[in-house]
Amino acid sequence: MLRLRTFLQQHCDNAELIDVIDQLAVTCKDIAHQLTLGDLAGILGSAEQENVQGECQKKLDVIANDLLKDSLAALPAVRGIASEEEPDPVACNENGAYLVLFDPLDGSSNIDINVTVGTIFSILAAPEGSHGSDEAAYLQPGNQQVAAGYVLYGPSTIMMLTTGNGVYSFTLDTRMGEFLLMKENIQVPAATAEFAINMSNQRFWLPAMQQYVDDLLKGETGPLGKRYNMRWVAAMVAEIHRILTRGGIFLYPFDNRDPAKPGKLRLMYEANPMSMLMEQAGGRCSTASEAIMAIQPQGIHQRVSVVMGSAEEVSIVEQYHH
Ligand SMILES: O=P(O)(O)OC[C@H]1O[C@](O)(COP(=O)(O)O)[C@@H](O)[C@@H]1O
Ligand SMILES: [Mg+2]
Ligand SMILES: [Mg+2]
Repeated sequence: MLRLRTFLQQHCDNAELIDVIDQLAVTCKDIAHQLTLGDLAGILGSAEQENVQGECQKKLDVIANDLLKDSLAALPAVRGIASEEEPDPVACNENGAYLVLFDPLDGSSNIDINVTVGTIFSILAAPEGSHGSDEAAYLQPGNQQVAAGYVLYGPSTIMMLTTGNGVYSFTLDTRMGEFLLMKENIQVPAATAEFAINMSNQRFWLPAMQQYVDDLLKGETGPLGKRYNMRWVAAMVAEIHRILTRGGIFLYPFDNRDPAKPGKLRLMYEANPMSMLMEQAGGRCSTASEAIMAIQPQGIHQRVSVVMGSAEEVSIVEQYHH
């Protein structure tokens, strides 16, 4: 079985990009190890502080962020990083070719209950002459990503990766400490009857989204004409992994619970990298009215409405919004 680094050497002609992806994998092995130890390593619970988005940080949010920040900063190929847990971008190496954006620990509310979490990453080319602490350098639409992926920490640790040429999965063999290639050119089925949405927010959505979900719940007797199943893991990485494995639709639409936060998920280090994976696997991604990866970002922590997964189902949601 092919090791990640060997795979990268065969599929990617840029040595610096290989270094960045390899370093992400090495650090995520560390995070996976911390998660395996859990309570034994004293990593559970709250860090008793808030991040820039006003969300309470878990100890592991901070630990994972520091591991990724420190290891990437040490790499000559990285000009700067931006993270969910850092208020501003952090400059790394002046001559680095890449900017790395990440959600160090996705699904934070799952940490303390020993349920799946993940790390999401997006890699952009550093614009010529830009500085790693300059937010404007990062504000590139998702369709300019050089590579994107996630690492899922579940019963096994899995990296899903795209460098713009299909989607590949690697499983961490903990006996040898290597990610090994398991699946190539992953494809998402075009049709589905499985959805994932936090139903408790229904009354806060736009009327079109409420109507779609009402119709979907009517099953085979409703206008959509089929019986749907529902799943909600409360970690985007796990939902997207399920969809990349067997199809489905994931929705975290805009809502009016809190006018300051019309959407929950972040464009640059959650929605964009997941969109690149999904589109590379033949799925579709949308805000319900426009393509996520075409959005010109205004800020690194910008939030966005997310509808992604099996192509036909995403198109149905868009039709409700037209
Ligand atoms: O609290 P809810 O509505 O279940 O939200 C779950 C969503 O929030 C997130 O956990 C947000 O990510 P973070 O844990 O990185 O803040 C998503 O992974 C997930 O889809
Ligand atoms: Mg997240
Ligand atoms: Mg997070």
